[in-house]
Amino acid sequence: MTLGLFDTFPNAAPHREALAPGAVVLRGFVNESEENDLRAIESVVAEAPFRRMVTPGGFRMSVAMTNCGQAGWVTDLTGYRYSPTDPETDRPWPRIPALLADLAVRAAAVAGFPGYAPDSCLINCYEPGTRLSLHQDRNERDFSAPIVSVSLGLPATFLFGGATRSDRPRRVPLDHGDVVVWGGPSRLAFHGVLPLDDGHHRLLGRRRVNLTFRRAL
Ligand SMILES: O=C(O)CCC(=O)C(=O)O
Ligand SMILES: [Fe+2]
Repeated sequence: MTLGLFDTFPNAAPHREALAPGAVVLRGFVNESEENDLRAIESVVAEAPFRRMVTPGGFRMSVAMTNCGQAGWVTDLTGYRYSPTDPETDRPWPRIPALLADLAVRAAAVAGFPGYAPDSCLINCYEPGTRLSLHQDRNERDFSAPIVSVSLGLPATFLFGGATRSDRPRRVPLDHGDVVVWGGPSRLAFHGVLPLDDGHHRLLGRRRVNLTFRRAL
């Protein structure tokens, strides 16, 4: 009898890659429910459409963003912050769809952060050529909860650095369905996304959509 690679490891858990202490990539974590996940995102975007916000320095971001949850991350000329309402409509952000919240809670638990209770989800939409420069997620009140980041659509190269901007970041290829969780000693790690390559994704077309769940309040 011959054994192929997969026969040898019949019960292999979804593939996980350690990035740094407290940081892990869960490969292919989003699977059978993906179509429903996408529908849940569409319902958020119907209420709170993607928009390109302006940085405090006066630059329009290339990545289009929206939010769901009790608070949404926003930027304008006055600074970065979490807002309970959508500045475009002055209405509360849509709720985090239960399906998506559940995905984030499960990913956090698998990554070693049980009891995760995100209250905010930033949704980023990248088109070919758009990038997100190195930054820390530090507008949240409490850094004890991790960031859970879900990649959908076109592949991207994620940059994952250290505690200072000058730490040389690792280049992490991310594909549709991969989830990155960073918390604990990595919670304030610098990270970013290289300019997106052109391509076509079977579900999302010429786009990458990323969800970052946070405990903001
Ligand atoms: O798109 C990504 O993979 C990362 C997004 C991110 O870091 C952010 O929105 O703060
Ligand atoms: Fe970030």
